[in-house]
Amino acid sequence: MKQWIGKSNEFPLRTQVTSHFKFKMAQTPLLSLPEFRNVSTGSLVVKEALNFWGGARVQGKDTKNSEPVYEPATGRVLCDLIPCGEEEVDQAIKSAHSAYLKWSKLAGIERARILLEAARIIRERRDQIAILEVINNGKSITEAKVDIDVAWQCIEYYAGIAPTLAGQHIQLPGGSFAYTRREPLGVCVGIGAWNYPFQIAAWKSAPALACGNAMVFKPSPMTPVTAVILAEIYKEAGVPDGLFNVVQGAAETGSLLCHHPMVAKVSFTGSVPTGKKVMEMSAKGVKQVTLELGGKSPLIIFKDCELENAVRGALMANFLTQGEVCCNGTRVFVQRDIMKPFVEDVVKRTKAIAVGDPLLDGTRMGSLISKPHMEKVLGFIKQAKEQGATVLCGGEPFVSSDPKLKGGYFLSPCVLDNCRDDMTCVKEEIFGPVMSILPFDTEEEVLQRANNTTFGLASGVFTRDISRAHRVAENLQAGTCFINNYNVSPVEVPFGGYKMSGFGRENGMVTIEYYSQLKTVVVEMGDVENYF
Ligand SMILES: NC(=O)C1=CN([C@@H]2O[C@H](COP(=O)(O)OP(=O)(O)OC[C@H]3O[C@@H](n4cnc5c(N)ncnc54)[C@H](O)[C@@H]3O)[C@@H](O)[C@H]2O)C=CC1
Ligand SMILES: C[N+](C)(C)CCCC(=O)O
Repeated sequence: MKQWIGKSNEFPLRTQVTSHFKFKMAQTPLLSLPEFRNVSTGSLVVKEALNFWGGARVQGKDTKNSEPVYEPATGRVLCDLIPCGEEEVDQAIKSAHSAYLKWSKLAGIERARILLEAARIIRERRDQIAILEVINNGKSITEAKVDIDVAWQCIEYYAGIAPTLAGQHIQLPGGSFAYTRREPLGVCVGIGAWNYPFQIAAWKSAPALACGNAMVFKPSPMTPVTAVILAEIYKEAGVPDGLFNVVQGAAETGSLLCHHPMVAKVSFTGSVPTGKKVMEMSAKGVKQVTLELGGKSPLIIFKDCELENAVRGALMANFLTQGEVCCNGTRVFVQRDIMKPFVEDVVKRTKAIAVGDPLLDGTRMGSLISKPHMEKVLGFIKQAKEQGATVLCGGEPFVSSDPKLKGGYFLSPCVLDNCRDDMTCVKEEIFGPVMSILPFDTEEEVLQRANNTTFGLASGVFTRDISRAHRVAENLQAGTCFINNYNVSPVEVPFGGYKMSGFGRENGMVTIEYYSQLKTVVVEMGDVENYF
């Protein structure tokens, strides 16, 4: 199957509209998901336009600057990325602004109804979207299905919050009073990374739209394919044309978005250096910013832990999405007394991870995002060895016996022992399947070492001692601490960083604060007191 095929009218619309709601509902499904019965790794070519504004896909104009996008599992060209220039970015933002003027006037319950419909459609088409995500990103289908589930859950969650958004009433002397209105910000920009392409688009758009904003989203140029599917689903669910738009491109397009005067807020996921630039650019226009940046998170395993769960937790902390996860617990501190059994079990289980064709159900680890990224990860492993670390397993290019995967960017998951805090592999974010194991003796010592980093995205602790668990959680300088688990992130709980891992939060109730503003209305019931 080499072409996109439009879908038949398989999913009837269920959204009921109230009399207040005047937008035209889409009558035909717009989702151009391919027929997936025969799709296998190495067989899809995406030819459709990948931008979306004004309620439709828009073909990029600047074809002379187009770049190939690769299918990571095969190294084959999947599609062309045509970056949006100034005029196109401007069109997308203006389209968002006109939709914002209508959408922001709806009651929360009306927005909720449409968002719930979007969540329902995603749930229904989860498997197809997941396949597309796998083909573009390289992660295993098992994980991609979870990612898409998290995406619709996020939209469902914020749909639930939309009708509850409200201000406060404050009594003042003499019968006067004030009230606050929780209002949207306007046009918000989302800039995404390549590791969770669809999920990041949902994490940013769901709270934005629930609060009454519009969004222009720019996916990573390496994973341009699924954000536009989300745009089509929102449209099909009934949002006004222009409410959620997608512009493709890299740094230049991203910078046009950050500088645009009609943009009120930028929510960014990616690396620290780019995050700083986004903040600088946004500062020029006094735009609000949420930064979800990288990490080098500690996972602390005490000798009184339930060992098997701690080992499972360490694998979850390191090997999801080929290790390309910002909150991964890549510094695994193990209390010296249990080092031997821990290492034995971790290595045994790591060796058993099935690497290969990411679309096969039995595969647990797919391919890294790109060849240069794979080489960068291999460079970290080489340097670790030079600095004295021991490779206990993996850390080499994985060559599949399947000929179609020969050009893929596979790496066997790697466990490094004999690590020290001053090694590069322990200090820097590798963003690959590489776990560094570090021994420790006391709680005090490990806390000091765990916090000795400029990052602060996440952390974890395994122990059966309840007091210790909460004491360690209190003292770790990170936006999240997992106790006796790792990398679970239900949409109901806030996610975000301390220190150089960023600020602002995604998910949870608190994110409403980052996509809305309070207006105070002061009402005088008496005479004006005049000083003049
Ligand atoms: N926190 C996280 O989840 C992620 C962290 N990273 C880290 O970043 C490293 C590099 O990955 P990249 O994809 O190159 O990350 P990046 O930070 O360069 O890119 C992230 C997003 O920002 C956009 N962008 C780049 N330059 C920009 C600019 N000047 N203005 C506005 N937008 C801009 C990119 O096109 C992309 O959409 C990874 O190796 C990893 O360490 C990468 C992906 C996700
Ligand atoms: C889904 N989760 C928690 C494993 C990772 C999400 C953060 C990221 O974008 O890397």
